Amino acid sequence: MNATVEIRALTKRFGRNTVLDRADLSIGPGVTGLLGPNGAGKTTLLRCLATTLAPDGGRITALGLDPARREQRTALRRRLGYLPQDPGFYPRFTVFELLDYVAILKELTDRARRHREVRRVLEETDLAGRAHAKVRTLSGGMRQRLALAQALLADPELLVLDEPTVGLDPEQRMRFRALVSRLGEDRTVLLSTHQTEDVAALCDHVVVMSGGGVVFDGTPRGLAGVAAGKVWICDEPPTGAVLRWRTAEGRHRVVGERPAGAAPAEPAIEDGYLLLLGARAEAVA
Ligand SMILES: Nc1ncnc2c1ncn2[C@@H]1O[C@H](COP(=O)(O)OP(=O)(O)OP(=O)(O)O)[C@@H](O)[C@H]1O
Repeated sequence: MNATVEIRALTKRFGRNTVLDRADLSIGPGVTGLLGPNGAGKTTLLRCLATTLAPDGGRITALGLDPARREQRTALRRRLGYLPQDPGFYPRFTVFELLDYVAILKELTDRARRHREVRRVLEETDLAGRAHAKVRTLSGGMRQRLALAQALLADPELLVLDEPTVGLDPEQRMRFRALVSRLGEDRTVLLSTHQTEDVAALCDHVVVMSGGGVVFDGTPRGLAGVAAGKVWICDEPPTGAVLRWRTAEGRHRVVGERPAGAAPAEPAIEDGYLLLLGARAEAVA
């Protein structure tokens, strides 16, 4: 793989809590999905890559640059777009003013060119009709689109997106997937998500983190394959199954040992993920 991001033995501690524990990761062009339970260290890793947090140990190389060195860190910031988990926008700005402000920070100094770029990202994120609305009046999903819009300013080569699909309605989620797929054709996108459907729809590479380290690194098909031969469908709820939930058809999907009378099912990414993490869950879909 032609890696645009190389992360080696990345370590970060908050007090006595080791949040990243010698994490290793290589990412090439295309869309990489980062999955992992709450507290796995995904946001911390993305913040280190986006240069908003300095690691305690290890090394990052992104677009051939070393963010531990000040001049290279600045060069990297010029070429990356970051959608943080909590963007904390100024609520009294309008959508246009906020994007214009971020564009100024991104060194788009020519006013006409900058405004064209703001209008471009407004169109891309379906926010053109809200350009003059105050940020505080936006719904959660619109704010999330605004967060994506500011990350797209200046057409970055590397996009770091922390849970970008949170709060999006189904239609916007589809539009988001189409946009990110297109962006991934000629650049590197790393996004964290809790939605295995996002990974299935978008990613050619998937990484699972747990306990501050990488526990899976491969393709979505490979992650589904972790559950090969361990996914079953049955009509009655089995007793004592480790992982089971009800399908939209009202049947029962089981991951683990075969319950009596169950038929084998094709494994999905979610099955592999749950099995990998050894999660004990009983969810009703
Ligand atoms: N600034 C901070 N100070 C102290 N602890 C922190 C800080 N940021 C993160 N942590 C801790 O680091 C751990 C990993 O957090 P992180 O946000 O990276 O996980 P995550 O995988 O993104 O989780 P989630 O899926 O819930 O967003 C958590 O235990 C969190 O409480």
